[in-house]
Amino acid sequence: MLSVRGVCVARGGVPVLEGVDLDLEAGQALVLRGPNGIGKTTLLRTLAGLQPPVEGRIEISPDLVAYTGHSDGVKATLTVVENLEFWARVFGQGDIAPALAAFDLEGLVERQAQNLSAGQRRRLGLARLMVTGRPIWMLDEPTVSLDAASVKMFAASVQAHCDAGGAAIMATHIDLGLDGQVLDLSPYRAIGRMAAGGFEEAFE
Ligand SMILES: Nc1ncnc2c1ncn2[C@@H]1O[C@H](COP(=O)(O)OP(=O)(O)OP(=O)(O)O)[C@@H](O)[C@H]1O
Repeated sequence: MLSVRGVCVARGGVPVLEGVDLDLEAGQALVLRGPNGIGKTTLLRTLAGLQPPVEGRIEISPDLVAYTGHSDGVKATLTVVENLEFWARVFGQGDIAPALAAFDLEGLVERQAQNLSAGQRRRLGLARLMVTGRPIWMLDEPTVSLDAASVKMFAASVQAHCDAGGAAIMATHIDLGLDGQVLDLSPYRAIGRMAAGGFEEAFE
């Protein structure tokens, strides 16, 4: 579903990771790990097609990807049900009921998103993934603001998505208890490139 070879990614014109190789197969959940600032968000944004790589090859169809970052695509003045119906229409999907149930949003359907708590709002943002119908979920810190029960709900929905032939790649510092793999990005830190040539030469 996704093949990454020799990829270098940059933020603010500065290379942060280089030589990244990874593969994502159907049914797989891959967790990206590494210390704050290593480049997890930058790599996910690049894989999702939101910014270009500095070098390397990324093989993926952008049409397959549903990405959720720190901003989760929630429309503040729409209700919970209106938000999900909006995204279902955008992605040509029909039934939003499974997404409402998976994230325990059924009691909140008529509440405007701007009146949700932070955790409820995050659950709505994650429920949005389900109504995209897209097979590859790319998730940046998906569990921020979630309590323990909501983390379990999220992990269950990722597992169900992968069991149904989808795949997920996510940056998170917490253990979700998924049957997945963990990729530590520390070995890919772009120190060599910066020490060897400086930032400008890295882009020549
Ligand atoms: N707009 C920017 N201009 C310059 N540098 C930036 C910019 N945005 C982020 N950075 C830097 O790029 C590096 C990678 O940031 P990134 O957000 O990808 O890291 P991360 O691994 O996701 O971090 P965290 O675990 O804290 O979320 C960091 O050192 C960060 O300070």
